[in-house]
Amino acid sequence: MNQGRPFVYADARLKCDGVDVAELAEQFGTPLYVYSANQIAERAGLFQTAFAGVSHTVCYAVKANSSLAILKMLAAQGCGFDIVSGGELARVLAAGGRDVASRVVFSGVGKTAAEMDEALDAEILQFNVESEPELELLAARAAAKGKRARIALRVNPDVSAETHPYISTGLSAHKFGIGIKLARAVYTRAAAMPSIETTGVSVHIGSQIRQVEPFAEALAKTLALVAELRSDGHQIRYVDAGGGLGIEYADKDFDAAEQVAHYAAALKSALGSMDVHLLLEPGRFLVGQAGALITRVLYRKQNGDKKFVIVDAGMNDLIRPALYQAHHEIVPVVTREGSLDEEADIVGPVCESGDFFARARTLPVSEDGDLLAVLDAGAYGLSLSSNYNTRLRPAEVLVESTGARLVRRRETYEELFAPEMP
Ligand SMILES: Cc1ncc(COP(=O)(O)O)c(C=O)c1O
Ligand SMILES: N[C@@H](CCCC[NH3+])C(=O)O
Repeated sequence: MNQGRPFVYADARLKCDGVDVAELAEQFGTPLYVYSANQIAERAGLFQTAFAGVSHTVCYAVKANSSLAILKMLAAQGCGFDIVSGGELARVLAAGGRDVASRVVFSGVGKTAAEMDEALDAEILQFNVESEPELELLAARAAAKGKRARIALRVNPDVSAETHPYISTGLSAHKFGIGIKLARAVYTRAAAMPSIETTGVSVHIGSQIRQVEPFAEALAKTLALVAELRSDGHQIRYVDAGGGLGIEYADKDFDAAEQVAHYAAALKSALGSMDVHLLLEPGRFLVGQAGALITRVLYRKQNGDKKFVIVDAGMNDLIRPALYQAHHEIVPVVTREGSLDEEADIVGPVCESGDFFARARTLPVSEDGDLLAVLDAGAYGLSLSSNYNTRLRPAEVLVESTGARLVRRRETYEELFAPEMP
């Protein structure tokens, strides 16, 4: 049970980079997210090394895990950021300082005027514009500030990639981007806008994609457009290849270094000798396997033939199983010698039948009070969490070379009520 995960057993106890997970749960309570700083830095380093031969910037997709502590680490490692909201912009500036804005790209189909203003004020590297009305609004906001907005159009390449339908984005059936065939005409329009500078082209075909061919196909189509745009006189420098590189959630071997190398080789081969600055937007790949959600067994029960293990974390803390039927490995934090296996549903306390972490999963029989670790929960875990059922979201601990540190304390009830005016 490793596959490149930082969570390994020593003396029957789960450790994260040598730190005892059960002790963290005692100290900080559960549910608790625990992350390995080392693995995040290592994964970002793998990306940077794999693309070392080409001019590039790794712009971490903040939505995967927006912890300030993680953003700060990645900023210090030279990463830029892919943001999708004013809130994410505020986070990266808070974590990395104002200078980091020169490495920030802003994606998303629904940017508001206020968010555009914030990003224009911060002087981010580039807006990835997803529609003509958005382009018009951005041109107006930039003009009002006497600025020029650097833009890439996010093109929709109509490339199919095998992943869950909710997280596939590169087909014309999806809301994302501008159809690649229409893009050239939109660039011509954009270039005629005095407050717009056409500096790039971007593409992103979806998330949790394990094959590299669709990425290469999308990039090749994008580069063909870049050639046309250059011949039309646009000074295209940035090609944003998006994110989406998948990880292994099942209990199989996974060699992250090999996966990135394979991905980089495919993109480089599509790139050929073309002179561009490549932007890469990995999210999950950097943080997914670095994190686990630690939860405590509250009760066990049986309805008919079915056994349930009820834990103190719920779908509000980690929604991936409920939303995408996503598989997460679940393991005991402390193993018991000679314990038998049983088949059970691992479920949370939330009042929804969809509140499960695993169904009909074979696991060692647990007892009330035992700790379980839901693995590979570092991406789209806390960042996709909610306070549904007025539940306090988990605390977060970052395990660094100097030891474990609380990087987000548990919320309080008062904080949840604070914005309300009864
Ligand atoms: C524009 C964009 N870039 C990057 C990402 C990051 O994706 P992933 O976490 O799959 O790498 C996403 C999410 O799919 C995205 O929408
Ligand atoms: N939230 C999804 C990924 C979405 C990617 C967003 N662009 C997941 O947990 O797998």
